[in-house]
Amino acid sequence: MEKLEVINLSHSFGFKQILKDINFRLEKAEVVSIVGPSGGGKTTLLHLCANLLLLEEGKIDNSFSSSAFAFQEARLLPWKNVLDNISLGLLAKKIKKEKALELAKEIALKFGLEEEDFYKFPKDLSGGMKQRVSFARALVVKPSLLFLDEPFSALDIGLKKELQTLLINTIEEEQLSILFITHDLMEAIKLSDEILLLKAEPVGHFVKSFKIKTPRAQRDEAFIYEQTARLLNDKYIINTFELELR
Ligand SMILES: Nc1ncnc2c1ncn2[C@@H]1O[C@H](COP(=O)(O)OP(=O)(O)OP(=O)(O)O)[C@@H](O)[C@H]1O
Repeated sequence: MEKLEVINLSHSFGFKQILKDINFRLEKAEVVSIVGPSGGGKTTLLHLCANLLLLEEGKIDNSFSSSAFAFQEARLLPWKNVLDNISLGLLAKKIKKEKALELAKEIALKFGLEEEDFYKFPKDLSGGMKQRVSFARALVVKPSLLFLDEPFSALDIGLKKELQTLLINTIEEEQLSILFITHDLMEAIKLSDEILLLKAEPVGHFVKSFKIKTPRAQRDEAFIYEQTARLLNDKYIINTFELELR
């Protein structure tokens, strides 16, 4: 069974310790969200898990066969058009150009891009279109593990909802697993099997885990509001986000 297991992870930048004694596990077809206030070390932890940052202390056991990323900003290659940006990962996997373009077109349409957008360059795309391309590029390679760093935070509510629904369908249809960083509790409740609360002070550490057993397909607006209200009353959430001060 594919899994990502983090054991006793700690990390410092210079003399400043950012993360301390982090432990968690992400299994196949599961979504684990890491939620916490800005500056708590969420991105650092994601980068360590994704091997984008050198692990200093602890252990990361990642047996997923493949992975992909989507970030807050789309990070497209400015000199490549939409289809070429989407097919990058396929070409890296030695898939023939013709086949790669065919798969790129198929997923671009699924992610709400139109044929007239296919040959546009990133500078001619709106922020929302760029994020559609970013998701298409990440998922076209059918990764078994997806790393998401606040990919919805700059999007309007309509597009956010649309991309989240596409993602939820992919989790169920393709057994996709996701490690998801967000500071948005509603988003975490909508997508996750488990929410890990990361507190920044004095050093980034997990203070609580919330499991959500209700199937994603049954999480309607009422469920999400109700759960958000429940979490906002949780003393660990209040303390971690310093809500009593606002
Ligand atoms: N390369 C780096 N060198 C030194 N310090 C860093 C580096 N990257 C991050 N930090 C520091 O580590 C801390 C945690 O940053 P990180 O980006 O992981 O937090 P975060 O929870 O993801 O915040 P946000 O939600 O604002 O993105 C911050 O104090 C940040 O300044």
